[in-house]
Amino acid sequence: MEFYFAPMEGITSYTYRNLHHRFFGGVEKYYTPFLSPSAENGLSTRELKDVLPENNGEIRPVPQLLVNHPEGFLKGARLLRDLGYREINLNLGCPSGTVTAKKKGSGLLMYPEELDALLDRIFSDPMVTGGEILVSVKTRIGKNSPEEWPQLMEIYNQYPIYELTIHPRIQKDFYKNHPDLEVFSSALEASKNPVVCNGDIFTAADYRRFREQFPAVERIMLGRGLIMDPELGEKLLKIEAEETGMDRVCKRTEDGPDLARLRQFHDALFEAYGELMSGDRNVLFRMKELWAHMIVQFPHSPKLEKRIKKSTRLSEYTEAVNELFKEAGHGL
Ligand SMILES: Cc1cc2nc3c(=O)[nH]c(=O)nc-3n(C[C@H](O)[C@H](O)[C@H](O)COP(=O)(O)O)c2cc1C
Repeated sequence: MEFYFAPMEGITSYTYRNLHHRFFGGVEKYYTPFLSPSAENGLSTRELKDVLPENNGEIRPVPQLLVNHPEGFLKGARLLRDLGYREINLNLGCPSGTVTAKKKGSGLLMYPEELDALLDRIFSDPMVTGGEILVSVKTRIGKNSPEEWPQLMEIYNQYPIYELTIHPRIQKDFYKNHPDLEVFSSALEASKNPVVCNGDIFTAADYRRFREQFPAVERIMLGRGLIMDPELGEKLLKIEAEETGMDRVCKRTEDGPDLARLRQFHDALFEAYGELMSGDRNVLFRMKELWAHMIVQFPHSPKLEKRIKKSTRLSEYTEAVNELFKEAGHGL
């Protein structure tokens, strides 16, 4: 099994990816949050920063593009190819209203003919037919109804998609309800391209359940689960190693959260954001976004949670985090 780190706008920029890779193992590939290249100008300065090789250390992430026209995709892809990237991911899953209104992300799923035309143009470009870049796709199973899926599957099957990541929800779900495993099961059977599964694998127990149901799946993309528990990839690899007898490099193999390491990771992120961003507000905004997920690893403490959420100064924030770690048993 291979585990991929999902693209997460506002969280998994290069600073987060590099530090996750430094402190934790278990992740085969990292995806960048979506980049929206324009046909005229390519990537913005901020977007370029996220993919510049010098900012990505030893990781070569997979850049993800969010477009509704082939020119933007190809312009971005050329630029990324010249920076040394080989795989490029197309976002057909983003559920945000402002994105879907522009027929981007999962908004394009409602227009099968336009989607087909976009893929046709991308997959007939010499850069793709000549194998200079590999195009993967990340998709939801429909815009308004899972009944849209069979037609979408037919379209995807016409193209040599390097990997098809399926998040089996429709746009209207956002992150509510449950992944539709019936549709996922049919997709797994029907897809001519390799499938990556994505959605709601947050713990080792979720993984075991999923694997029992879908033993043929070889690749899983993890999003919120890895933000909640950055060790999740290692834990799942450990299950694999136990069950298959194959050992892969794990930076840590004992059970239970490694609070000391989580603290070091947190502090390194906090420091890096402090150096990169201007103003406490921006740093705190980033850190609070993380805590919205990471908090589940800590003993339930609504008071401390609130103090983190409400902090407006770095010192207030740090004090609350210190207490949270202390309550969890770190530093005692
Ligand atoms: C805060 C946040 C930001 C996200 N940003 C992106 C993104 O930039 N591109 C994308 O394809 N999906 C994005 N997603 C969706 C995730 O990649 C993933 O598909 C989703 O969280 C479901 O997987 P999970 O249940 O493992 O978290 C985002 C999700 C969240 C919660």
